[in-house]
Amino acid sequence: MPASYAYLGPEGTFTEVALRTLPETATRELVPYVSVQSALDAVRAGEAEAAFVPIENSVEGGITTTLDELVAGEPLMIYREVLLSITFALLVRPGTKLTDIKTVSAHPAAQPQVRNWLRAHLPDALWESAASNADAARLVQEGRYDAAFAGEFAAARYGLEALETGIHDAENAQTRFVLVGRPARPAAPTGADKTSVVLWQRDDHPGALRDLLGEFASRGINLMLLQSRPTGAGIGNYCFCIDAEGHITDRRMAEALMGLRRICLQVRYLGSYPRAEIAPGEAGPTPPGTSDEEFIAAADWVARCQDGRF
Ligand SMILES: O=C(O)C(=O)Cc1ccccc1
Repeated sequence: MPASYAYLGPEGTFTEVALRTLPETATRELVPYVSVQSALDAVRAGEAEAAFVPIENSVEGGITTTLDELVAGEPLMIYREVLLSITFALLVRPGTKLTDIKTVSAHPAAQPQVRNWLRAHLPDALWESAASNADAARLVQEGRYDAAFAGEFAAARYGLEALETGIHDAENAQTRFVLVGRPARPAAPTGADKTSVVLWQRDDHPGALRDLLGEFASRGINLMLLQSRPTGAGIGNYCFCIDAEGHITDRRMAEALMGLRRICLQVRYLGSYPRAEIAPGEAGPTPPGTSDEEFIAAADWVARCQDGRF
């Protein structure tokens, strides 16, 4: 049996479309799961080699179910990311007219991308969240809801027709997906990488978040995502999910992570992996004083001072 990749299903999700852009899927069995949680649990249980799930969209930010799964439970690691531009189709059973639609369904992350369209065209329709956009389409086929927002490509799979296509409140809306596996050595640096971590503060004090961010800033590291998630320990208790530009084998990133490890209650390393929106090696120069060579020369100088050889 080939190694399998679990993904947020059922068949016909944007997640599946994004996953199929990875060349290695040609030699993997792709297995749909009903939720992000169940796909990730399949990896934790060793049933699947990796899971592919949505993690962020450019309209509303982090997909909280995915972030919360990565923050808690048995540690997992991100190995790849894929960006997909998204527009929605309104899928209905054949013959349904706009005036027939009383209920609409989609994944919660779809709502902010179709809200204005709904207000303009179906202001009285009741929104029902589904486990995924394709699941909403499946539920329309079953007669549970009148319409689903999903990819146009899902229509044929569920015997539906697209009453409207190209629905998107925000131009160029993109969703980011990640391939997640059990912890292992991260892929080698490509010269355009990203590192993901979760940080828990040691204590609450003025400037606590600034102190955490300062570990990146002082080493010239750009941040690409900062999302706070409640720890569950009461109002005001948050951990921080951070994506930072660079690879853990870059000296500045390794030093920043060491700094964070010293000042945080806990740091969860979620991986270093190639950036999807930029070609390998194209990340551009690092700010002055933050290259590997400069870190190595500085460490060497301190060693010489310690030795009395400066
Ligand atoms: O992959 C899907 O179809 C999903 O349901 C997740 C999702 C939700 C909103 C935008 C892109 C992907």
